[in-house]
Amino acid sequence: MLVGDSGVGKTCLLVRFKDGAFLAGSFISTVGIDFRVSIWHCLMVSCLCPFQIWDTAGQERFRSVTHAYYRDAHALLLLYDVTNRASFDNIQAWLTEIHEYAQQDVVLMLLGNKVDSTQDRVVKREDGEKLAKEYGVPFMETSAKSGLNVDLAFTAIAKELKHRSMKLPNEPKFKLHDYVKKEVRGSGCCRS
Ligand SMILES: Nc1nc2c(ncn2[C@@H]2O[C@H](COP(=O)(O)OP(=O)(O)OP(=O)(O)O)[C@@H](O)[C@H]2O)c(=O)[nH]1
Repeated sequence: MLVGDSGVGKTCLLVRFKDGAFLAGSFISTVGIDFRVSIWHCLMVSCLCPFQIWDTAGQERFRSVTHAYYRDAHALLLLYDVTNRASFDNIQAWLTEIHEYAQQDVVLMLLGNKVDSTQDRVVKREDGEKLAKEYGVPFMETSAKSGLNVDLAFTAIAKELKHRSMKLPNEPKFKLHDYVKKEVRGSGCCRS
């Protein structure tokens, strides 16, 4: 499930991942909850694993709708917008909600989106890293516009969920915190 303030780029991140495209132009806010990707068969984790990816509305007025879905989520991608300080400052409030409504062992990842907007950036990478460290969550910076680290973020989550579900005693433990270090840093150029 994708969560975070309205306008941080949740829908665009999902569309970039699913269709390899960027939704440029006017911003249409998600209403309530959206099944934009119903089933994703992830081949990148060496098996056909079906995943449902849910897009949620960031607007406050839909919060009670999204709360109802938290407890069924196995993983949450929590986004802020690096060009919007308030969206970063609200991360603590989002984490409080997550602790209140989500499963205790939910897989959580913090993403700082829109890193392509270098001129407008107001949240430094170090600020994101510091906050993520404080809460013990893996962290990456992404761009739905350029595609930077988008596949990596979803694959990391898929690998973690697959590892948890298989519970193979002899398989080396998948380390999500280490995997996200594959992240490409910088604004990145557009994916073909
Ligand atoms: N430059 C840039 N703009 C982005 C990026 N991701 C999203 N946007 C823009 O940000 C605006 C909001 O994007 P959405 O994906 O609709 O935001 P959302 O988080 O789904 O918003 P809600 O549905 O209201 O919760 C749109 O105008 C997008 O074009 C990005 O990575 N870079």
